Amino acid sequence: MTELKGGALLEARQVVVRFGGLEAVGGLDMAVARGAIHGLIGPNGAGKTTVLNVLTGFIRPTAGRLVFDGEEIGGLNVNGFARRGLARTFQNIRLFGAMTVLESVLVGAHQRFSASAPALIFGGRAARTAERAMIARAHELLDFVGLRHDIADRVATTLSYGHQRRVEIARALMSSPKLLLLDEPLAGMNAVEKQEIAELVRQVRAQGIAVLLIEHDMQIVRSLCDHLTVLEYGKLLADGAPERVLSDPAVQAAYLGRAR
Ligand SMILES: Nc1ncnc2c1ncn2[C@@H]1O[C@H](COP(=O)(O)OP(=O)(O)OP(=O)(O)O)[C@@H](O)[C@H]1O
Repeated sequence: MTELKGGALLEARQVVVRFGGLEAVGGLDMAVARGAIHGLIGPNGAGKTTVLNVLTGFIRPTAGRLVFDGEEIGGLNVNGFARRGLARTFQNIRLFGAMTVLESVLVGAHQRFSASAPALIFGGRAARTAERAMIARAHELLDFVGLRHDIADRVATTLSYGHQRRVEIARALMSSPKLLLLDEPLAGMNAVEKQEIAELVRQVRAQGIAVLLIEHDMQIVRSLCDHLTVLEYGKLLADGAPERVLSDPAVQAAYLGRAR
């Protein structure tokens, strides 16, 4: 593993994931630096989504350790990961059918800061003040991800695909994460939308939030990422600065004949 400039925010050590007889991740060491945009790349089936699932607590690894912000987090459940400051989006957008855009974003806050049950039941002034602050924050985030306020009351699943992605990113940001993990955020987008989302990711980094993203478009990866980790067959193939990694003959060979 190469030395990280900003110091490691998240470290995975010797992570193994087995699905029955298949070893999807085989002894992976990787680290995400504070404040960095980190690309996780590799051919189809290399284990990228599995790694992202491990790093967000959705899959418990068969073996290995996870250290986030100096703390061992491997034993926590998904909510524990969210409370520590890890938030994610999914390869296939997951917005709930009947929820409005605003409600969908607010879900992100509840994943991390659930108000105490008595406060919610008795609806105290503190709970109402907290709720108003959350709604104001959700509107701010809709603005931040480039969505107009007048769509806040629309049912989220009726929006265009690109806009639904932005809602998902706003929802993840609503939990005030230290690390945002995006599984193929540019999938299914045209060139203009890709550039817009790439710019949004840069703005997220500018807020001091590190980003780990899975992406297949090498032009975008090259221009967007500060650091790359390449997987092949669940193992680390290369790791380091994008220019160096992408010119590595082993990385080029891994992609040859397997382009999407
Ligand atoms: N829940 C599961 N049960 C069994 N096998 C799985 C499961 N999830 C993933 N796999 C297998 O693990 C391997 C890694 O899959 P993964 O989805 O992590 O790869 P990926 O690099 O994200 O691929 P892609 O680029 O196609 O999304 C594949 O062989 C896949 O079939």
